[in-house]
Amino acid sequence: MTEKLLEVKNLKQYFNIGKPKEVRAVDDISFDIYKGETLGLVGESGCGKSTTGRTLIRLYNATGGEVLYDGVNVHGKKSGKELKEFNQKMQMIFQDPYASLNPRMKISDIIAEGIDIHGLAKSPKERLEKVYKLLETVGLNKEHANRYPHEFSGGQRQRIGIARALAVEPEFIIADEPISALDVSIQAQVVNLLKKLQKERELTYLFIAHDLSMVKYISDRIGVMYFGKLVELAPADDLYRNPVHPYTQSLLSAIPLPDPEYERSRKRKAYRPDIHQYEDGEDVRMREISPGHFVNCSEKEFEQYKANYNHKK
Ligand SMILES: Nc1ncnc2c1ncn2[C@@H]1O[C@H](COP(=O)(O)OP(=O)(O)OP(=O)(O)O)[C@@H](O)[C@H]1O
Repeated sequence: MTEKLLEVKNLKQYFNIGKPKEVRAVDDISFDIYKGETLGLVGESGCGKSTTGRTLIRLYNATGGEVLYDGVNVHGKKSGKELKEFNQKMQMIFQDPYASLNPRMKISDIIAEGIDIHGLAKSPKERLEKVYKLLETVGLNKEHANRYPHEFSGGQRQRIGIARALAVEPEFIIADEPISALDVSIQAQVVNLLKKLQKERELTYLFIAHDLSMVKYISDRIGVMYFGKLVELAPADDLYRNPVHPYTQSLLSAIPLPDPEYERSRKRKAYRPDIHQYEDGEDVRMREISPGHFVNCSEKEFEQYKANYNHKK
């Protein structure tokens, strides 16, 4: 995994600019996504994860910065044809599959929407065959094609959402909290399905989650967001073994452990942003503590983090 699919450079997404309610939902973040990998993006509700995803996929025009997809500026001027191509390459799966599936449409028409828009079937027969195949791919069957969303369970609806995204044969999928609304027992099934599809179709994922429990099983690397900023970015294993930023440590301490003995002794670590005490103009930025492991900090903090990091290793 060395080839970059996306390069996100100093991305900013502000809302209500200049008004009292201005929100800096995404505030100058940079990262890359490599072809075929899953980048997890975690952080508490409101930290800007969804806005990041939506800006990458052009649902919002960026306030600042740049997103390059295969070297092409996503937010740059494009012809209708180019825009359509982009829309086909990037797809999104949503948290609440019920809200994102039109209740009055049959499953076959929901799944085939993208096929129709992009003219991917030459006849109604081919269209239906594609729908059947997609239903099978996500673990459903062709009898489901004529039903409506309310006839399905949450897990099944999420499978339908996945089939709809796959219908246009995308390269990159943003999964925005795809399992948060599902029962824990179903969450693993959906994660496993996404992993299987990734392997078979060489997909690249941005997987958004609000905690660090499930994201571990799917992510190659994980980025942690806090208030519009990326505070840590690391290979998944390294992030779990050696979390550096105090906010990441706090998120990790919130994961319940299956072992009752450990669970009794688990201590939740609260994050206090005022511990940073940066001076005006202090150079606070992402610094690389070990290969591929970045933490947002000042030079002084970096020295402390490094001492601790090496000590733990
Ligand atoms: N269209 C919008 N207009 C104004 N403010 C917005 C808009 N969309 C998001 N925000 C604000 O931007 C911030 C980041 O929201 P965002 O939904 O990206 O966070 P999130 O981390 O994905 O949270 P959640 O997990 O709850 O979806 C929040 O303060 C939110 O209220």
